[in-house]
Formats: sequence, structure tokens, C-alpha cells
Amino acid sequence: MNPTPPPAGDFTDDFLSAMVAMGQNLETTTKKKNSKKRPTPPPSSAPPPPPFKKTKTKTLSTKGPNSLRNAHSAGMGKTVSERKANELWFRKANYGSILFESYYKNQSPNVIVNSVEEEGGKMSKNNKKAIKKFKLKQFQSFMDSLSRPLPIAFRIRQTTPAPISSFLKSELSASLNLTPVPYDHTQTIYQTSENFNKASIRRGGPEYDHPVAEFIRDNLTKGYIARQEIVSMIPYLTMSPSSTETILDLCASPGSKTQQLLENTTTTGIIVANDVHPGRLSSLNDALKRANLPKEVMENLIITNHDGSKFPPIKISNFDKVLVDVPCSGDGTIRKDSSILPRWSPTTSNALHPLQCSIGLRGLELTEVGGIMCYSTCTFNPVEDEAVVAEIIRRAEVKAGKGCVTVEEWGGDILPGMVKRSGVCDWRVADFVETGEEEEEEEDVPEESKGEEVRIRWHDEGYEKAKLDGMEGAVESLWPREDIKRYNLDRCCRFLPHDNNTGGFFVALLKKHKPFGPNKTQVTVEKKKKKKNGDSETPVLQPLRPIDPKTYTSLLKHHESLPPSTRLYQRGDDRDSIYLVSERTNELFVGDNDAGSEEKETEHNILYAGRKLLRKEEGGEYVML
Ligand SMILES: C[S@@+](CC[C@H](N)C(=O)[O-])C[C@H]1O[C@@H](n2cnc3c(N)ncnc32)[C@H](O)[C@@H]1O
Repeated sequence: MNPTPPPAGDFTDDFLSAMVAMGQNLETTTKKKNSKKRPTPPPSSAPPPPPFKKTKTKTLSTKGPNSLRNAHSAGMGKTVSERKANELWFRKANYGSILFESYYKNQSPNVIVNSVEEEGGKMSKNNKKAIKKFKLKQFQSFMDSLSRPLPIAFRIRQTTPAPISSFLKSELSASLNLTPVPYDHTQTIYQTSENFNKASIRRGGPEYDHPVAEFIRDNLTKGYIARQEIVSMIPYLTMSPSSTETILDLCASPGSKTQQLLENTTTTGIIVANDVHPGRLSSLNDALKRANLPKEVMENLIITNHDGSKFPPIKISNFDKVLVDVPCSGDGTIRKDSSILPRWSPTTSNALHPLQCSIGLRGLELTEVGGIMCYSTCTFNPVEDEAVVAEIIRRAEVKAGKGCVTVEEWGGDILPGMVKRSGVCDWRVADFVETGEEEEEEEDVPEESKGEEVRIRWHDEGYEKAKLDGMEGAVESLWPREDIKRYNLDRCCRFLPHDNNTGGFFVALLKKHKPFGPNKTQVTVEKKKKKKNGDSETPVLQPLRPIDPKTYTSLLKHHESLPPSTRLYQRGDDRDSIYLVSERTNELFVGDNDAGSEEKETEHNILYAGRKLLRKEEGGEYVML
């Protein structure tokens, strides 16, 4: 995942120039190694940044709408302007590239570079030179793949009528010489070559007029295909949802996975897409409109606006499946968004970890017993991947005892032939320091980092020592615990860019075996507090509510075949539009969760739902759409 991946069909980013910039970044990284000079300061017209300083401020909150930005700025300064200036300086100096390379090169075996044991004993452990060469070669192919543009990937939508789908497939193979990716048993997923990338096929790009580019544009508009990164399709494929399930997509915007889930539904299935940002939900809603999905499928969608870590419980039972595609540092998307590299920092990942744990735990609470939660990120960083999985299982066990959640093994039929790497149960935790003269003399500075102005500071002695050493944002769960082996983290899957010519990705499937859920008292207290204090994240749009009985009765006079009132929704401040939702919406949301309450109001902020069924004309009459 890109932290904010562009909606499918977005051709506007200047990807080519970004790639060129990244080439420079990677090059600069190497050059920098031999340089002791501080980077050129900003031009004199710009205000000079404050000297870059690793401050010992409290960890910034990563909650709320700007969690990624906050996480990135963690430890960058006290005031907003100090943080902004330091961040700019950081980017300009390309410190991110230096830290990225050093961090992943020196991570534990199997995070990026295979351990020598993985080579099946082909290499003698005593042959240090050969081991070093072997590791360097692997790391280099990882780094090289990051500097290459990401090929365009797309899939034929599940809602595309079968004859059209067959026609498209034959056109793709016969005229355009494109076949589905080998690991896709649905035979609907395609990936182009690298010269077909975001930049080359957009208007003005060298491949704009190529028949493949025309095919993509044409069929995107018709709603027959969806552009989506291969790795982003993986959570859906691993969850193997049935068309009748109730599924929650807890961090849904911009909605590429929501679309996959929705396309698969029939009238009894329902998809709830949630995000903390109302603005991003509006983009998700627009992307869905552009997707041209059949109207009966649209009735199965509810879009809510909540902090995922506090998503209110639903009225009856829980969700069959939950997708938790959390906000993350996004370094797996460097091929698509090279701007991530110069501002990369290990503190971003450390600061996002607590939020990811809270969202993941809530996802599990909202999963039905026997159901599956899929946790995914688009980062290589184990503190956002395996460390989070281990911590949410640990917290679940505090609530419901050992064995209440397990990491599931992937069936052999899931993406057969795609290179998958096992999750790791050993990783290192770091922040970074700006080096001073005396620090460069320190014994533990690796030879290749000597002379760097920033360098990774490893905290291999664990949480307590890291705290003593003043590590920003240190929390115990960042480190692997002693009993880490029992979590079966090797069942998680890591996808590296050079293995399948994709972006980077991480997926874990968690199965819930015992009931545990949000504490009702806690939910009630939170709700009351919110009512009293007001909600700082009040959406611009008023939420949708079930149609009021008076409007329904008057509508019936003119529209005899009107669906039952339980399927009709209106927005509080907009009585001119009436929306039709699935029958099951009522089952999930309407009615208060507090037993015995008279209140007939859902506590969920439903921002969009179903499809528009009626619109009020100028004369005041409602017309069917
Ligand atoms: C990786 S993106 C999700 C991508 C999406 N699943 C897709 O496939 O298109 C993470 C999303 O999490 C949202 N987010 C950030 N903090 C959140 C929170 N506390 N609760 C719910 N969503 C959150 C961000 O707005 C962002 O849209």
C-alpha cells in the first residue's frame, strides 16, 4: 500500500520525473557515503531551517486524521514550524535514502536478505567472504528493483458480463499479446511490461497511443476493468470471501480493495467500507461512481466514517471477515511513489506501530468467531508487520485466553507460483541519530556508515535500554518477545519487489476461535463523552439516517412499488435525495446497541450508502431514477 494510493485510473502524477529523481536519490546515497560535507542549505530567499536536532519531546500522537504525517514528523522537533522545517531539510539532504539503505541492509536475516541457512547449506558458514558477497548481491537486486518503474496492472472486473469478459481476454491475448499473470487462477489479472507504467501511458507519455494503453483507457471508462497493483489484490484473494458474507473494510480509502469485495457480492452480501478521513471517503465514493458497477451491487455498500480503532460494534453478531489494510509508512510503494525515499525514517514506522496495533485489535474484536481478519501493509518494515501481528494476538489473549486467535497457513491454491516469503520472528528496532564528531568515533558505528551525517541507531538490547538511551516512541511491543516463536509468524507472507516484479507487501490471515469484543460499557462511555464534548472530527457531511415515517407515507401515495422503509435512507440536511440500501443494512446498524434503549438511532456515521433511488424535482415531487 501506498499510504495514500491514487484512485484507479489516476493518470495525473508526474511519475517519470519522480523516477528520474529517485535515480538521483539512489545515486546520491552512494556518493554521500564518502562525503563529510553538510548538504547545501536552502536558497537564501527561503527562511533557513533550524539546525537539525533530535529532540527529546514526548512521542507525538499518531491518532486522528493526520496520523501518517504525525508519525513521520515524530521526533523532528517541538513546534509545528520546527518540525516542518526539519522535515524539509531532511528531505533535501536525502537523509531518508541513506537511512533506508542502512536499515534494511542491516536488518535481521529474511526481512529482505535471505539467511545463509535458507540457501540449504550450499554455503559454508565459515566462508565469510562468500556470505558477504551473497548478501550484497541479494540486497542489490532489492535496491535495483526499487529504482525501476512499476508495470501497470489491471484486472477484468468480476461484474463484467461473461461474454464481454471472454471477448476482452481474447483481444488481450490475440491482438495485444498479453496473458494473465501465471499465479492467477481466475485468469483475469494482467500485468504489462515495465515500459508501460503510470508515466508512459498518460497523455503526452511515449506509450499514450499504444493499443495496450488505449485498451486500458477504454475499458476503465466502461467499467469492465479496474487498475490495481498486483500486491494490492492479494488481501482479497487470500480472504476468499463468499458472495453472501458481511465484510468490514476498516481502512478502506481510496477503495481499490473495497471495489474487489463489492464486485463479489450478491443481494445478501454486504460490504462496510470505513475510513477515518471524510475527504478520502468522498474520493472513494467518486471512484465507485466512475467504476460503473451494477446498481444492485451498489446497494450492498455502506460507507462509514470512524477511527478504525473505535469502530462501534454492530447490532447483531459480528463481521464474517474484516480487512485491516492499515495506514503505514508505505516503503513498499517506492516504485510508484519515489518521494517516500528521501523522507524515509525508522521513526515513522515506530510511531505508526501503536495505531496499527489498536486498529488491528479492534478488527479482531469485530470479527465473528470462526471468521478471518486479514492484516496488510505495504511496508517491508517488521515493526509495522510481524510486530503488530504478534501484539494484537497477545492483547487478544489477555481478553480471551491462549488460542483465541491463530495465524492461518495459506492454502496451496492461493496464488500458486507467486514467490512468497515467510514472515520473520526476529527483527531489529532502530531510530536514527544525527552524527556529531564524537559519535563517529563510537565503536559500534559500522564501517560503511562512518562519515554519514545521519545514521541508524540500533536498539538491540531491548525496550528498557532503548528507553534509557532516549529512544523516541519506544514501546515494548516494537521488539520481538521471548515467546515470539509460538505466534507462528512464519505463516505471514512478505512480498518483495524483485521476486514478482511488483510493489512490496505484507499479509497475515488471523482466525478468531473464541468470542471477545468491544467492551460495551467502554463504548457507551465513549459515546456519551463524544456527545458532551462534540466530535473534533465531525464530518462535513451529515450522516445518512433511515427515512422518516412521514416522508415514507407520503411517498407511498405516488410510488406504490416502493421498497420497504427499512431499505431507504436520507441525509439529515438533504431531504431531496433518497437512497436504496440492502435489506441487511437494517440488520447491522439501525437501533441502539444499549440494551433496553428506546433510541432508534444508529451510532455509526454512515456517510454514503447504496444508490440514489429518488430525487426531488423542482415542483416538490420525488422521481425514481
Ligand atoms: C493503506 S490505506 C488503505 C488503502 C485501501 N485499503 C485501498 O486498498 O484502497 C490506509 C487508509 O487508512 C486510513 N486511516 C488512517 N488512520 C485511520 C484510522 N485510525 N482508522 C481508520 N482508517 C484510518 C487512511 O485514511 C487511509 O485511507
